[in-house]
Amino acid sequence: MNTVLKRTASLVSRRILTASAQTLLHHFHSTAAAAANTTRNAETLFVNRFRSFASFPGSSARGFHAQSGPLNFRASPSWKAEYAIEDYDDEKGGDGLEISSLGIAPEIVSALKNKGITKLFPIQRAVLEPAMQGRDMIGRAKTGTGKTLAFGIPIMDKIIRYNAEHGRGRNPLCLVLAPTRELAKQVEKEFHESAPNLDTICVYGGTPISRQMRQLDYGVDVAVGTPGRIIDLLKRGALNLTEVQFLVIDEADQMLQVGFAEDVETILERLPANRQSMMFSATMPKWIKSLTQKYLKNPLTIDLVGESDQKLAEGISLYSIAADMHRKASILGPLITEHAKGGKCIVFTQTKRDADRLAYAMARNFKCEALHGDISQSQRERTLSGFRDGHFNILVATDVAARGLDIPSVDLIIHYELPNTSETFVHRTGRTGRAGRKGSAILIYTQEQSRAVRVIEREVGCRFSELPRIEVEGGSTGMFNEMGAGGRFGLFRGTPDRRYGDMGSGRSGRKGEYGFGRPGGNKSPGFGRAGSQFSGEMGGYGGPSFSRFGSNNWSGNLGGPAFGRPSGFGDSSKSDRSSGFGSFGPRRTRGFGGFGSSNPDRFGDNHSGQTVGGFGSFGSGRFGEFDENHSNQSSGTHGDSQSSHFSSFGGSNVDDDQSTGRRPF
Ligand SMILES: Nc1ncnc2c1ncn2[C@@H]1O[C@H](COP(=O)(O)OP(=O)(O)OP(=O)(O)O)[C@@H](O)[C@H]1O
Repeated sequence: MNTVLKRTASLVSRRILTASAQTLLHHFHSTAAAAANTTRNAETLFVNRFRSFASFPGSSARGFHAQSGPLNFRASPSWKAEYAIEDYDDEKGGDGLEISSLGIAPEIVSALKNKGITKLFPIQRAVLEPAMQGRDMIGRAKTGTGKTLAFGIPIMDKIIRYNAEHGRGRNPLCLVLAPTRELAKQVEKEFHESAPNLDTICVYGGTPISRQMRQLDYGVDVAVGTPGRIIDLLKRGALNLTEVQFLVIDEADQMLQVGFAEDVETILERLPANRQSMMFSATMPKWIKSLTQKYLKNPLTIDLVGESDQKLAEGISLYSIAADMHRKASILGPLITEHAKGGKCIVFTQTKRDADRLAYAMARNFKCEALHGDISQSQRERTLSGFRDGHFNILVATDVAARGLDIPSVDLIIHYELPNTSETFVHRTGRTGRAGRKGSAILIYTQEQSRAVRVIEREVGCRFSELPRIEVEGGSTGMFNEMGAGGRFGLFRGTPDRRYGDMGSGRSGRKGEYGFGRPGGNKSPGFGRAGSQFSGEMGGYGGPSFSRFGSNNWSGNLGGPAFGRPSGFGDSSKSDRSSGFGSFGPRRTRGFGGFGSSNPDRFGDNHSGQTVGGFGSFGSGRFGEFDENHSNQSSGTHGDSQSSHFSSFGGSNVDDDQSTGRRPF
């Protein structure tokens, strides 16, 4: 009853405040100069508050100077690492930065304390001051190092203060875009747990939209979501982004890949020009640099990874093991037993079908479940929470689980199939060794894939320790004898399946649907993979047929977006971005004045400059599944959405609430 009363009262007050905000908007339009002054004063306060960081214990040895922020990280607008790695190292394991002494809203401090978080991690420390100053930024730090709170703390703090001064509003002040439902939920949870008094919502597909519409109507401070559902809600008029002051694009390099970027832009066109925009990821391929200029204004780059160093979180031991294609399944059991040591393990496959089959087969000997994009959302959530809670210890997943997911005590990652890019390798591997913990990752490869393994080493700056081959007698011993020997599942042998015939195996002895041949070949006609199916298995890892796609994948940064840009972006962006949200911008952020008009121009340049790699022709096929709301892209030109587009781009796809198209993982 109390809750109902509270909510009703809050709703009334929100609506009154929305009306007041509109009055304010008008007021600020007519008193722009005064508002600008107010803003300057307000922001000076923020800056001053954070200037006090300079006197934190441990920082006094390094004097503050004009070129560096109070946190002693060097800053420059260039793409090069701006925050020296040695600074990062200095802080690691050191005294850290006591959150309680930073002047952050007490409710955040105590909520974080309840989560056992009392000191800032290096990326949080690096981001805090410029974020509080309202800077746009690109933040890069290794997996599991706390990027979520790096952007979360300053945003939550600012919103709490804003609400305290102006009351709560109906429309979100912060929008966080994430590529998968699971990650969106996790980010929203982190916001909610860290600032319980803020109203947060997670919007994503596979769940009833009406509930989300009701919650939005009630009023929210922070909206986190996947692009498809956000666009859907925008179209229905249920989501109003005109008051957004903080935009975060999490896993930015994935979100800005070909096809996905179009949805991101569709959303960005609905945001006010005066906002603070931040992009985060553990991987920032070079192509993203030019893209960011379209979305960010004079961004600061905070890069705690660096170009030449090892790009994986420390504490992760890396192993590789050679295995014949048809023996891979049978060595999984010994590997898990030996290396997971009873802890949690994620086995990554390339396709949803493979995840299902492998999980099915492994379930005979292990507690194990599959996770991929064709599983119903409710089951996905049950599976993930079961894994989190330790009800089962082995998750066989597609790359839907590669990014962002923060699951405690994952001790072992197995790349059952090679990832398509070194970035995906970094993210998959980063599901272990989080927040300073230790972990292991094992890459299973075939002889034909040796070259791809070396490429990963080079691009990621790592070195695998080679494990001795595991000989499974006749391919039929060990944990997965049925799989290996083709007994029950007829793996990789027997009469070629009509769908997997190119693998010469894949046909289940008893159940056709459990044939385990690698999809591809005649399932993905037109992708030129058949030639190497027998030798390269993965249709692109070292096999000759990979030349069309593979070289791009493994050249890492060539994987630039083709950017089939929706027409009219520039114009609509221009009008949206100059559409006068000064009432919020000047008050709470600053320096966005030039964004609206200059952005579309820059966009043009970027657009043409980004069409590298000749990927344009794949855009529609690959991203069909992403566009629930864009039927023109849902053509599904690829015969096998589970594999072909990954081979071409290697990136993880963005998951979303697609009801018609196919999701990649
Ligand atoms: N200052 C802190 N002290 C202790 N734990 C923290 C701190 N900040 C974050 N964490 C914890 O560290 C874990 C990893 O954080 P987070 O998920 O934000 O990492 P990430 O850098 O976003 O990783 P990824 O690149 O994989 O998305 C989480 O469990 C989070 O609660």
